Amino acid sequence: MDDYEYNQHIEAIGTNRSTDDDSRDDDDDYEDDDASFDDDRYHPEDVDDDDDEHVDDDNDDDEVGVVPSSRVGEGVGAREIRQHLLAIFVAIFAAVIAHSRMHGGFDSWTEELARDWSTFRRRRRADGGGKAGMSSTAGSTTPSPNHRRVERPKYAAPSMDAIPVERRGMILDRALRDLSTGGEEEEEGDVGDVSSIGGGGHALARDFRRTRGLNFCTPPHPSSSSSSSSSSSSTSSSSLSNAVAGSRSDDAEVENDHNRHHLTSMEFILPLDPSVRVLNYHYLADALGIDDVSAIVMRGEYDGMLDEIDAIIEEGGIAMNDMSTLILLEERIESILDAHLPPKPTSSSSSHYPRVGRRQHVCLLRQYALNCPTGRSIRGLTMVYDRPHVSTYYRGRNDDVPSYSSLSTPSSSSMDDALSVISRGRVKPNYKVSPASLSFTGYAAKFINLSVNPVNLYWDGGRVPTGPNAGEMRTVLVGTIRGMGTIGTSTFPGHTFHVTPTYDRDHVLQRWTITGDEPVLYHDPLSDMSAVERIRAIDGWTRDGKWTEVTRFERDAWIVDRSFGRDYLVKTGRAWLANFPQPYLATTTTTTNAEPDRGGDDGDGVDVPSFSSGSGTKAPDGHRMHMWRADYIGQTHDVITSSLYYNSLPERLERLTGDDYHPEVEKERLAKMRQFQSSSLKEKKITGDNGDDATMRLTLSVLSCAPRVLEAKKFLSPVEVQHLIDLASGAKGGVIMKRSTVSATNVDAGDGTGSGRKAKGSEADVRSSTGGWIHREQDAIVDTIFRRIADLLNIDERLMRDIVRDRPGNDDSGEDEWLPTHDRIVEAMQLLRYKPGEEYAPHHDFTHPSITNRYQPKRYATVLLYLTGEGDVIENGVRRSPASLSKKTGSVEARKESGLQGGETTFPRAITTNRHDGIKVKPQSGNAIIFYNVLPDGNMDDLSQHSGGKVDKGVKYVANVWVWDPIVN
Ligand SMILES: O=C(O)CCC(=O)C(=O)O
Ligand SMILES: [Fe+2]
Repeated sequence: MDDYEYNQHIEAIGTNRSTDDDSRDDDDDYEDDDASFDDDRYHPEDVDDDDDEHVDDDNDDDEVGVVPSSRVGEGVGAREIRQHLLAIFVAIFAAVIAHSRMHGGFDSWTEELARDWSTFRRRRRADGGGKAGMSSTAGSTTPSPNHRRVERPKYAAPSMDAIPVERRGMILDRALRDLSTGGEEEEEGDVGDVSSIGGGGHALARDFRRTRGLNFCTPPHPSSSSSSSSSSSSTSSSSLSNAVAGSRSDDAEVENDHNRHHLTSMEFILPLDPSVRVLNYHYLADALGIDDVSAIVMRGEYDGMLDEIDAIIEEGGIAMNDMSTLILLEERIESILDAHLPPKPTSSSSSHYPRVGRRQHVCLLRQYALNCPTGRSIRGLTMVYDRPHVSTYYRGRNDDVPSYSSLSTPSSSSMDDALSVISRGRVKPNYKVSPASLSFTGYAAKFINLSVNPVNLYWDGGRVPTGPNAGEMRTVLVGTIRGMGTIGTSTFPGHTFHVTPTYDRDHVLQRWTITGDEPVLYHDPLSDMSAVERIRAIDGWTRDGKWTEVTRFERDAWIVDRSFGRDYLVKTGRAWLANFPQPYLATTTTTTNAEPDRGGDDGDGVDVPSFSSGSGTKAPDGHRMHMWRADYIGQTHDVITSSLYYNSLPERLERLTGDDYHPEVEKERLAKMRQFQSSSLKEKKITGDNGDDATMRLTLSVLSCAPRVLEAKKFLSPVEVQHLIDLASGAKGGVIMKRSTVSATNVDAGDGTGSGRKAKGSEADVRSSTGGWIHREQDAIVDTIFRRIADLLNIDERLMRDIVRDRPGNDDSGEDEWLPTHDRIVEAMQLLRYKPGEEYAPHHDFTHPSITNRYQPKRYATVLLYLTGEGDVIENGVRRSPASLSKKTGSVEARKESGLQGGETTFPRAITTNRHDGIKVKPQSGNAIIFYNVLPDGNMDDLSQHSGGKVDKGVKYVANVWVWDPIVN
């Protein structure tokens, strides 16, 4: 009996029983939660928790009621079935072992899940779902995809040796080129041409493709390859790319780009099935320009395509071991693609696909065709971030001498530290130093629900730290995770979490004790089941209408993601917290300003931004936003901005509307506002004739390399600071401050927004400040601050506002109309007020997008503006610095004492050679810091964890600005 027949049997068993246990509607509480991403964040780690409470895991229940495996098959024919099962399991087990020896890239768990899909596919075909020739009778002579595992032609697995040497070089060359260009060769003016933002929407965002940067044009089984992903060599470039590196002159630039971002190639191995299915959908989504991959899944493009490839294999006419037939195979794959895809791209979003994207798609399918009969895996290459060693964090420009000039104005404690470490001569670039051990042990955990049913995730809690219930244990709802969804939270080793059905608080489905090794946790009701139980469970889901093409795809996608995550972990030592596939930061920044960096020039002279306001020449970095380099502490970057300081207030400040952003109106407004602005804090307003063109320079200094934290002093003028405080305190109305609530931001709503349900805003003591939101359109001053922030991040400010579009049906008018959209990549500014005793304990700002979203939107950067600083006091709503107060009474020092104390922003996991408690940034009025929540390879940066320290005295005002990549939609 082959496994097809076996499945028929299983199906027969499966359909005989009911799985109603699960059929009641448990989605009730899904709808009524607020689905906007915003300030509701839950961070359970913050509640003091020194208990070791460990709840036994034995309590796990399967979500889907199934017959325990020991009882399966009792009754008529049971023995026969059991024998078959046994034989098949032995065979499969042997195959899995053999395979995992061969490939070793993923474990049997993944294999099993991959088999689930094969089973499903075969069953669906048996139900008449497949398009290719089908026979419902096992052993039929009719060629059928169902039989390919038994009736396939014998191929010799193509090895590199079989490929002529010249041809080999070509393949490798092409592989490297594809990889280097992020899977596509750019057309001139095509990428980063933000001038198209006006009428065309966010062209950049639309071009963002998850398959970018993946390379499947590798020899399917390069026998000579020694670069398995498990090799932990720090000469991280794989032999594949090294083999041809430098062979082309234009590669050198790309190579340089990769070096700049510390990107290195990584080979990964994925289970053939479901990865080809999942990736095929992604390529289709790219080709068709569809945002959410699940829309493609529903179109059912995939099955037909792979069936056609199956049919080619079935024909047996292709001898895979010679080059000409390989080319023939590719041609057939091309024609299949032609048949399924529109002949010409229908939108600008698909403009890249016909080029390298399509090439990669063909290579992927070729690997599928070649490996279907003989193997179970496919190979790919991508780039990953290779974090430089801590010994490189203390240095000057490309030489061994520490750059004192770059540290000439240290003031925050971290800068002092860096300076003192260097000046004591303890640390030299080539000196073997190791990172200081950290007293903080928290990190980001990600929970993935591989069930079709939503579950509630609870933290088992700690003791209530203060208040009337102090000392009591409590359980805290982190949030609801939709079926096949995900949620993230910060946590500590030893903490325990559990999930329950949404309708039954007391029914614990699974419980985890957190360890540092496994930050990504899966709730998979199928994982401990036998094959029979699984099929029954899935039958139950199907009957309930919950096991759809989309849920199936999502589950597969998580399985592929997990497999990739293992290779990533081995290669980089970091947990994979993003969703595979995930484009990485590629290509150099397009800049128009050739001003050199000052002081800590990073050596390449290209990291100099131009100001973008108005002219729109600045391009984000490839398809991802720009990230400043942070090679060493004290490194500086110059930022030129035309968004000058407001040194006095206009009499009237009005809310801006869409019309105010119309280019002409905007120009007029900006010119009018010049009379209140200056490039210096000393002068009240700009002087001279060329006020319109005036710019000013801000300096960003690196405070921390890992995570990347940079500081800009005097980012805001005192007038602007006071304006924001007025807004925050309600003195000017418009902003309603309320007690900050927290919940998991990191929730995947399943609608591709990355903004799903969360625990209902609980007034947790983890975040005790008061907050309010202030939109860019609040007034001209706030608008200016947003523009300055865009310059600070080196991104186009127009990405931060509503875009202009033709009003539908208004095409003939030739008039652009402003339409509100959700496309902007920035959230409203969040103002926070902390009073004594208030704090915000360590957390991450990043979010977890839906697995199906082609854009993977996330908060890539945080800009934190300090409104009050150390020693500042608020008198009748007015900020006063110790210096200004000391003019009236007492010394500055004495004055400091009575003002704001504490409230440092801390990055407790910053890698340094000397600090056990991370890097601390003292609030200083007008200063800003930026930090990146993601790494250049698109993964979340777990080290970006940070806290707002407890305020000991006085009032701390800060403002958060979160910027998304690539879009907020
Ligand atoms: O208050 C601070 O220093 C940090 C605030 C913060 O991290 C946040 O609101 O997300
Ligand atoms: Fe934060």
